[in-house]
Amino acid sequence: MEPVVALTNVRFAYGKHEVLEGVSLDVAEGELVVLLGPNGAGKSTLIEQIVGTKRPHAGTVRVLGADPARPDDAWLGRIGVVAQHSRDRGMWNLRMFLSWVGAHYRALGRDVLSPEVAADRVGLGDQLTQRLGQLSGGERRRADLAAALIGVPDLLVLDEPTTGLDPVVKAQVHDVLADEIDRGATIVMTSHDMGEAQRIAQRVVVLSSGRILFDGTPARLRERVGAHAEVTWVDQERRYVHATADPEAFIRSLDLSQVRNLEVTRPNLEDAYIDLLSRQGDDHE
Ligand SMILES: Nc1ncnc2c1ncn2[C@@H]1O[C@H](COP(=O)(O)OP(=O)(O)OP(=O)(O)O)[C@@H](O)[C@H]1O
Repeated sequence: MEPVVALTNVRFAYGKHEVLEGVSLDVAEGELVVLLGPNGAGKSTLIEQIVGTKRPHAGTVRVLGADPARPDDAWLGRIGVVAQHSRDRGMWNLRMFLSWVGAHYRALGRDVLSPEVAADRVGLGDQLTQRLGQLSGGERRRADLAAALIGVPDLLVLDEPTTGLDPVVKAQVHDVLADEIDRGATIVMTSHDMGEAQRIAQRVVVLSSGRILFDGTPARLRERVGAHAEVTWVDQERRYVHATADPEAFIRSLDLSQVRNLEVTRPNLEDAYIDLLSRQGDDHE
């Protein structure tokens, strides 16, 4: 089956500034891919290639079987987008905004969610009469996500959809994204939140200086780190720390009748990500 997103050797520059230096990436139907990378790595530029608002200077981009820079109506109806920055329509209330977006999708031949249902899904069901300009930053972000969901798209392309959300709301948005995957959608999103990537990504792609440094599961990225697990414990009021590649074996060697507050801390995705970027240049995947 053709991938939903297929980038082959994509290059893009702003003037002389090369931002994408030969990026190849396939995303299969039903995948949730989180694009990670430092500020300025080229993530948003890559997202713009996928949605067709920027065209590659070299290489090819195919999305949902077509060139996103030459979309037809059916194609436009199949994609839902959250851009990095919200378009300002401050005087509109949320219901007007979602009705307007819904009307666009309907005109493209889609069955659409009502503004009530879309707002409800992102926890803004009580805010339909609120002006966009009066929503908080996190609420405005969720309004954009509601708009992306309204046409029940096959592909969601989300640039930092959870930036600025509090942890509880963020977890609710993760549930929404999981529901979207369950109904068969494909999701490509960017994030700076390693906990989020760890929780929801089937696959993480780390972009740095316009190249892909890593492409694989979060578990695989964690395994890359040579760093050991840390075992800490208290024995006769003294606290001990021991770094080991095999914490289970080490714990078996302790006299557990004497040990209190035993904890094992394994390297997390953030450790692995920082390690990957710090070794950039001498250890590409
Ligand atoms: N319109 C533009 N004109 C010139 N340079 C640009 C433009 N947009 C982005 N850039 C530059 O391209 C590079 C990549 O930007 P991009 O927004 O794709 O990065 P990003 O990975 O999304 O970063 P962030 O995590 O900060 O959002 C940056 O160096 C940025 O300054």
